[in-house]
Amino acid sequence: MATGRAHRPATRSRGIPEATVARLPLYLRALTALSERSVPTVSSEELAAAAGVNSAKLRKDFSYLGSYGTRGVGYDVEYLVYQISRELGLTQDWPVVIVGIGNLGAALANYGGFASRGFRVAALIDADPSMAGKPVAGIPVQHTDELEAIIRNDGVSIGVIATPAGAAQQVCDRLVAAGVTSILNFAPTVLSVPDGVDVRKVDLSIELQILAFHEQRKAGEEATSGGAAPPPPAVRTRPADDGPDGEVPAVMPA
Ligand SMILES: NC(=O)c1ccc[n+]([C@@H]2O[C@H](COP(=O)([O-])OP(=O)(O)OC[C@H]3O[C@@H](n4cnc5c(N)ncnc54)[C@H](O)[C@@H]3O)[C@@H](O)[C@H]2O)c1
Repeated sequence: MATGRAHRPATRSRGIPEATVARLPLYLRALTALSERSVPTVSSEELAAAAGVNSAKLRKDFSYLGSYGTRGVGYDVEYLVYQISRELGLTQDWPVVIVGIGNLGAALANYGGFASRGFRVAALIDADPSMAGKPVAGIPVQHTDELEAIIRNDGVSIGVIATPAGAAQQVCDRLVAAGVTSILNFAPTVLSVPDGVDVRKVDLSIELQILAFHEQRKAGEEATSGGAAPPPPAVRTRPADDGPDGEVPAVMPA
């Protein structure tokens, strides 16, 4: 095992703050890049910069994992990759179904990043009978009539909804009734789910609206400064722990 780490025994049951959980994928992405370059250790400052997170926050986050690094050496890259992957549940295979195989569903099915992160696309499901059997990303599309059987047979716990908004709640209800307990919703609608079911919502148009707000504010600042001086850097005021550092997550709780 590589040197250069000091860690407490993992206490898997402790509560890790949601904001820390939201930053773990950012650390993992940065660490994976280091691992691919065979970098053995990394300082908290280097890793924080690579992940776009404040280094004090990173150290605090890692303390929840029981990982403290070694003074003068830093963190063991491979061990942290393992530790964060384990914490996120990525050391096991997660079969995922995608429902609604139109433009977006097909693009998601073709995205190679899921498999490399432990998410196996178990099935593609669509209500359009003419799509049944047609391969998308090498997987034949199955009709919604088979949704319940697919979920039970494959032990699927994560469902991705990429249907039109009007169909999303009904699809969600069927997924949940069949045993799905986590939903990633791309449809622009708010889903109701029973306790114990987690929903994350992705809405790129909301992200664009937030950027539009900042663009408008920057333009206003430029106008009031008469264009003579460059505008001051935008200061984002937000609670310290409401999401990954320095960015509003594109995936948000429903
Ligand atoms: N979150 C985002 O950032 C984002 C970006 C783009 C699109 N979207 C949303 O994603 C959804 C899909 O967009 P698209 O461009 O792929 O649409 P699309 O019309 O190309 O595809 C929708 C697919 O859903 C299928 N469908 C309809 N009802 C269904 C049902 N009850 N069960 C299963 N499948 C059903 C249709 O047959 C079709 O194949 C829309 O709600 C859209 O608004 C979200």
